[in-house]
Amino acid sequence: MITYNLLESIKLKTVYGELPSEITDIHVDSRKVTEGTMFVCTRGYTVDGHDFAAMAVEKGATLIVAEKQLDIDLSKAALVVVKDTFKALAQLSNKYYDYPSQKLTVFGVTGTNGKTTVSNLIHSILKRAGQSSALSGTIGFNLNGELLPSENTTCDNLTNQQMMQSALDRKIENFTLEVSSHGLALGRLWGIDFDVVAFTNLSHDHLDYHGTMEHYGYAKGLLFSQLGQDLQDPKYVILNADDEWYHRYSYMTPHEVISYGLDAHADFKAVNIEYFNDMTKFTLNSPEGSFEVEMKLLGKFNVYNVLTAMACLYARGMEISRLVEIIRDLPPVNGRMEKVDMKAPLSVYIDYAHTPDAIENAIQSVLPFKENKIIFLVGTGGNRDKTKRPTMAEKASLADYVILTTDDPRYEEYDSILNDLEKGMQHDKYALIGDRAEAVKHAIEVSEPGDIIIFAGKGHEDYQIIENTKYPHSDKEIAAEESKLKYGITE
Ligand SMILES: CC(=O)N[C@H]1[C@@H](OP(=O)(O)OP(=O)(O)OC[C@H]2O[C@@H](n3ccc(=O)[nH]c3=O)[C@H](O)[C@@H]2O)O[C@H](CO)[C@@H](O)[C@@H]1O[C@H](C)C(=O)N[C@@H](C)C(=O)N[C@H](CCC(=O)O)C(=O)O
Ligand SMILES: Nc1ncnc2c1ncn2[C@@H]1O[C@H](COP(=O)(O)OP(=O)(O)OP(=O)(O)O)[C@@H](O)[C@H]1O
Repeated sequence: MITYNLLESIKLKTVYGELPSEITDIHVDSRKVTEGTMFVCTRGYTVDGHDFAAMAVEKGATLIVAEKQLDIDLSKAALVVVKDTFKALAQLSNKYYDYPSQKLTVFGVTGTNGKTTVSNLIHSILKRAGQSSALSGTIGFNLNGELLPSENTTCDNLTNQQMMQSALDRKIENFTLEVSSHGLALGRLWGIDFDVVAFTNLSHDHLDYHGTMEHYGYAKGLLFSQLGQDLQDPKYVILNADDEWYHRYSYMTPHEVISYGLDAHADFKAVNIEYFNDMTKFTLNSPEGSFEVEMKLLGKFNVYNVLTAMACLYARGMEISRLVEIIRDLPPVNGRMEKVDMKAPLSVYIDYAHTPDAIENAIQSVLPFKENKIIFLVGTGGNRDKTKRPTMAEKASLADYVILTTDDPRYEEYDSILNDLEKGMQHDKYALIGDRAEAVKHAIEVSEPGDIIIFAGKGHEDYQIIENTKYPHSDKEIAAEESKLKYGITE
């Protein structure tokens, strides 16, 4: 691309050295830089991209964008100094890829819990309705079935633009993004022209980063306030009428709000809900009348998630009767209250609950069909929000027997994690086992026929991060092996 045209999008800038006439790509990671490209220096938490500018020049970058003057070889690369490289990156990457989000129908889903589930529901429904769809989130990128890994739930601005362009290259029409509060606070979504944005709920998480619930809530609100004022371009905001942030978020946007809920008055309202161990039924009162909905997803929280996805697709013109038909056959989302068959006389679920609210919801979702004990295994990550740990255990105490363990301990000692969790326990029927594999085995060992076991916290993940290394780990596989031994399963 012609460098002059690209840089036009930034007004205040100081140029050192001679600008190359063209650049062939944009990078933010010096390790990926190739000949004739632009390198934008962004500040991280652990490292600062500015420290890698010289390396980028060595690797062939001919244009460096930075927030300060740098000691680089100006005979090899020009330096452009701007006020804020995150904003510059948003401008440059959007312009470089020619604003791909404007050519796609873009859905964004934010909230403490339910982003992955709702995004996957939107994606799966679109696919079953015969449309092409891409998805970006915790589980990675899914470009109409082609899977690519991702580092974050919401990736950096450049990666987002690149993925949207890749979607367009594959003739994909729809793109759904899971939008994290970190992503919003760090401008990873700047320039993305969303068509429909949805909010699931707000509860305690990530306070290590946001400090207070107010700050956390306002970071999420950026998704709605940044939809813009252009009412010629209709956009829709899907909000949870039962959540206390509903009114504040409604107020942040001039665009039409479509509400959903179970308790408050809402456009999409579920009533007469019936819970079973392998399905859920409810009556949907909607703008197109009442419908009987059956789904394979379990629990009250998944009723919310399905309502959210329905409202998003209704906003883009899908008929509700068609949505009801498609939802009947959809499988549960990988690792989200996923019932797994251990061939043992147990009901075993794998879930991703790692916030107090999600833990409460996961346990409540099995209470309606409880016959014997509920065994709940829960862990939490090391070196992350520690304030939520006691409340996680407090909510886990709803189960008859609790096993407190770790998710990704990272650099934190088992005892440090377990001690924080233990403070919240409300009864004494629990075990503390730092090694997650041993904890999973213990859950099977203490089980009896008729018990329900929920393995929470790892969901779809097939690894554990210990220090900075990912080791293979599967709750499902360890539990299956242990069940064979305990219950004498031969096949
Ligand atoms: C704490 C945090 O947010 N860290 C994020 C941050 O990493 P970092 O601060 O270590 O710094 P860095 O980005 O590696 O380095 C800064 C710059 O130097 C560059 N660099 C670095 C090294 C090098 O050799 N050369 C080089 O050029 C990097 O490309 C980058 O541009 O920037 C990276 C690139 O964007 C992110 O992948 C990384 O997310 C880490 C993995 C992370 O765990 N983030 C969490 C807190 C997060 O963002 N979570 C949210 C929410 C998830 C949820 O809802 O549960 C998410 O959206 O994932
Ligand atoms: N709408 C909801 N309300 C409350 N809890 C929920 C909801 N949806 C899912 N959960 C719980 O949260 C867990 C994580 O769900 P999901 O992965 O969909 O959320 P998420 O917002 O994407 O989380 P993360 O960003 O951490 O991946 C589920 O396994 C379930 O226990």
